Amino acid sequence: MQRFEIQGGNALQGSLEVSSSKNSTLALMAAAALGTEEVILNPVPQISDVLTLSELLRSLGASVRFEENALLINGAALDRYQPPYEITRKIRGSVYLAGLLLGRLGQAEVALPGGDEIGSRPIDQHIRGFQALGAEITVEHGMLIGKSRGLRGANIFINRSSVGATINLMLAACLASGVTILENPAREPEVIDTAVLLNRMGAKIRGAGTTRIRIDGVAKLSGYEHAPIPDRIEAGTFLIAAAAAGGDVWVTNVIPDHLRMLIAKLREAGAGVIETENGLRITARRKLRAVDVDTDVYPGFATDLQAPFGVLLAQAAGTGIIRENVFDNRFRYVDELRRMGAEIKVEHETAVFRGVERLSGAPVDATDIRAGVALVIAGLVAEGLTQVFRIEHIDRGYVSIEKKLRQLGAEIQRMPPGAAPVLSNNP
Ligand SMILES: CC(=O)N[C@H]1[C@@H](OP(=O)(O)OP(=O)(O)OC[C@H]2O[C@@H](n3ccc(=O)[nH]c3=O)[C@H](O)[C@@H]2O)O[C@H](CO)[C@@H](O)[C@@H]1O
Ligand SMILES: C=C(OP(=O)(O)O)C(=O)O
Repeated sequence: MQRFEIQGGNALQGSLEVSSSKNSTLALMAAAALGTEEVILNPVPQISDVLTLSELLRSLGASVRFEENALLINGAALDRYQPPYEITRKIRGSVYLAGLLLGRLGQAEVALPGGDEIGSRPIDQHIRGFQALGAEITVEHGMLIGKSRGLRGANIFINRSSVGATINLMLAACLASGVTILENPAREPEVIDTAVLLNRMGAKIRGAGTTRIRIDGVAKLSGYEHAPIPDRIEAGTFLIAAAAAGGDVWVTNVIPDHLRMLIAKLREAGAGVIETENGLRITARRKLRAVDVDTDVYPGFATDLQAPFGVLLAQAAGTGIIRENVFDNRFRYVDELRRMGAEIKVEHETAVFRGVERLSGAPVDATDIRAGVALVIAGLVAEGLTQVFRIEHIDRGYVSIEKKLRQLGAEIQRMPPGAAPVLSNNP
């Protein structure tokens, strides 16, 4: 198992470029394979989730290849509907194979998806939607099994705002006959990005990003070249890291509109955030104040930034509260932060952070992508050496995070399995 070693205490200075969005790219890859001509996604982040979904699309017969930072996908030869179980269950983005396969082949046998362990993650809204479109769906032996003799448009009310269900149903409905209306769809930027690509491929989707999406089915989808949106969660992670560690950082390739709630909270906590031509500049020169945060669907405070923000509160002046309203078990990083001296009480969906003077470095375990990156930030601000284990979780979503942080002056190294520490807690 690889690990990160981090010597805390350096303020962050300089600039760094955010990669394309992990969550958009995964949805766009499934959208691309729905067509019968080559689609180029450029640039894509070379993260393990993208490699895993590439392998899954190939297993279905699609052609998927990298050319530097571009990913070229052609779904013309896609003719299989049973992606390998063990690979499918590794990531969340594999859930889009169900929409892709039902839309293209009218048949899908797909393992229930995996992804971060952040609470129960049912897919009942996906299933209800596929059924409304005329598919017969059963769940057996850990698999979603779906069949249809041709999907047909339907009115679908999505009971719980879900990014995954909205995108999956858009994928399935593009090639269905007739009109599909999605009521109460998710409005996240990744939903809009997916609709933009699908429309460029010939789909007819209107209203993505609003409370009602209309999809007029078309007979086929063709090729296009598309640049996925920047990763708002990666951008937010670096902004929080700079705010927590102190310093002056310019984060480029960001759409500030995607981060309104975070920017407001960083300013409320005392950081300076300025919009520049191609990004955001953050300055934090003194200890930040504690603030309260409620996670919510977009444009609310993103649940994926909750754990990183928790680290900021763990060392802020005063007491801050986080209410996690999206997932039911997303405070698993708290135990690890306590090892580093944080004072946090968790009750149900609420965590109360009493800011301490300074965290102290310790060996800690990443339990998921964002918990992992939160511990990296904790290592940057803590006194002494922090070792973050199980960093394969972080690699699911961040491109060479250690290199980007080193560019800002952080002392962080990726260590091979079993390597002796090179940094130390003894001065
Ligand atoms: C690969 C990907 O894009 N992952 C993102 C996606 O996950 P994902 O698409 O899995 O998240 P959803 O938006 O679907 O989940 C939101 C909430 O709805 C619930 N729910 C969802 C579907 C369903 O059928 N039934 C149901 O009850 C979930 O348990 C959760 O409590 O959006 C989440 C919320 O912004 C992000 O944290 C993830 O990073
Ligand atoms: C929850 C996340 O990812 P996934 O849905 O892929 O598990 C995340 O990116 O924070």
